[in-house]
Amino acid sequence: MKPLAIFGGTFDPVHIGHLTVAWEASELLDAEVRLMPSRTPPHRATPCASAEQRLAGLRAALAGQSRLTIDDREMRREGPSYTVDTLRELRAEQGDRPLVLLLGEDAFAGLPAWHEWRELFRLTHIGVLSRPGLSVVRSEILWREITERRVANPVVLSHCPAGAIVELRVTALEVSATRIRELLASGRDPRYLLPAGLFADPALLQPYRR
Ligand SMILES: Nc1ncnc2c1ncn2[C@@H]1O[C@H](COP(=O)(O)OP(=O)(O)OP(=O)(O)O)[C@@H](O)[C@H]1O
Ligand SMILES: O=C(O)c1ccc[n+]([C@@H]2O[C@H](COP(=O)([O-])O)[C@@H](O)[C@H]2O)c1
Repeated sequence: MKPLAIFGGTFDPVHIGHLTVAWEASELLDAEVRLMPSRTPPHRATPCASAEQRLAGLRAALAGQSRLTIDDREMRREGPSYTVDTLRELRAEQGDRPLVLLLGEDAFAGLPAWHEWRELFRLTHIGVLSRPGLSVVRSEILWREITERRVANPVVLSHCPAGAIVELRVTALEVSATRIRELLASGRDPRYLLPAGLFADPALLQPYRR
């Protein structure tokens, strides 16, 4: 069965780094990929744009293609958007279908601080997306999980529902939403760091302009 891969994020705003790595992950894993905006992302300050504005940005960014879709379930849930809750829902819906949680290297390094983090391995595989420009330190506790669970070939993930970690070598793009917010706030125009759809409606970038 084709795996279902989930790429969660704050998407404040969505940028070409997100879209490129999500697209390449769908190719490398031969998976359906859903982008999942987080209403209340745990472990970070309140986003600059509202949840609805960030979701509207994602919709505009993904218009005109059908490989990447949006799963908006976290938008409809109150309280912190814990990934373990989302994966429990998905597991109940999807039965034994392989699930893959896609995380950039930086997000993966923070995993041991996540809510019920060990439970995640029972519910899903993890695909770690290479990301340049950030100094990422993996704790010993995380290395232990990696050593036990690492598989080299992404195709192996389609043979069982959960529990493996695979590193996905995707095109390195040193783009972050932080940098884009800085550029917009200082009156610059990061035209080619953002998907064209975000320029179609001036309201989509308004939250970031000063
Ligand atoms: N350029 C990139 N390459 C690989 N992964 C990325 C890239 N940008 C974001 N990600 C991953 O996308 C997911 C969602 O990230 P998020 O929405 O926080 O974007 P961000 O650019 O890291 O934002 P911010 O700068 O506000 O922290 C995370 O797993 C993150 O590691
Ligand atoms: O469940 C958690 O405890 C948890 C802690 C930190 C981050 N996450 C999720 O990780 C994804 C990336 O987070 P962020 O902050 O880099 O956008 C996003 O889907 C968050 O909801 C989840």
